[in-house]
Amino acid sequence: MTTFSLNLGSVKARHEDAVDAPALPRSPVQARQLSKRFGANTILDNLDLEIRAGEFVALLGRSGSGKTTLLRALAGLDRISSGTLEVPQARAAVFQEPRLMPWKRAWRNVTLGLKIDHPRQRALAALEEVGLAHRENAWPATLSGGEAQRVALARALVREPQLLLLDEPFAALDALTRIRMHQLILSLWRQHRPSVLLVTHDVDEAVLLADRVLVLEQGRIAADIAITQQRPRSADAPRFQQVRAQLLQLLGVELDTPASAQPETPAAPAPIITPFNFSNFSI
Ligand SMILES: Nc1ncnc2c1ncn2[C@@H]1O[C@H](COP(=O)(O)OP(=O)(O)OP(=O)(O)O)[C@@H](O)[C@H]1O
Repeated sequence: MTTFSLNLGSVKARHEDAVDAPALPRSPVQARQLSKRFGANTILDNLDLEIRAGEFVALLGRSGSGKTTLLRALAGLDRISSGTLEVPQARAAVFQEPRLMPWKRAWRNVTLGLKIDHPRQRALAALEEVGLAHRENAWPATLSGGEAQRVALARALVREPQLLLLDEPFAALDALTRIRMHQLILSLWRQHRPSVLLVTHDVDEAVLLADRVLVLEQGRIAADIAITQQRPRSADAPRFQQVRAQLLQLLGVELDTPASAQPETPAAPAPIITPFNFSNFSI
């Protein structure tokens, strides 16, 4: 049997016996029949999820559908009620708010809680990756929202995560900063290749960034859409808009058709969209 373990870009193979056929690497994130209940409320209901090594997955869902609950379970912040969950040890999370300690300078926030050699150099290297080496000694209160979020990203990077969990990390940023953060996150992902789970409300963000977009509904993954369009992606591309419209429909958002585009003759009945039909759908 051949087994692989991935450690940030370096794949180590261990051959236990001589077999010619290559084995597929085991997905680092595997949830089977995962349930999470809060009292009598079942939020995640026998959910199955797999995220492959180096895969960028976005998770959409209506408000209250359980996205953060799932992310917190993957982060090890909350216990699951039942089922099985496999996640890499090396994982890190970035949330909507940067959660920096105000009494620690930027670089100390980056290595907070880590017992490593040369913490300052390590922090500086991570800050450099997010373009903030010059702010290593800054107090959090003096950072802009985007800078604070980049420090939070550096704090995640310094942990060399195999799984990077992002819970709406761009939601509180202005539109321009958000675009820059999208570029930054893609470039860091390309360089380090962690598996990523990005929770977002923003359908465009999901389709722009991810390899696969999942929709969470009634405690389960109701749609799983592969996005094969090459990056950088354009939101103007017809295929992008097609997937965007489908995702919005799955999320219960009705798009108004412009009056000029309304057909004069009665339209054919709209196709019934069954979420599971989207499995392996790709643009
Ligand atoms: N610690 C908790 N105790 C009780 N109920 C909780 C707890 N955490 C979350 N919930 C409930 O679980 C449900 C899902 O919450 P969650 O935050 O995961 O949803 P979400 O999809 O991330 O929502 P949003 O998009 O609004 O952030 C909600 O009904 C919420 O009230």
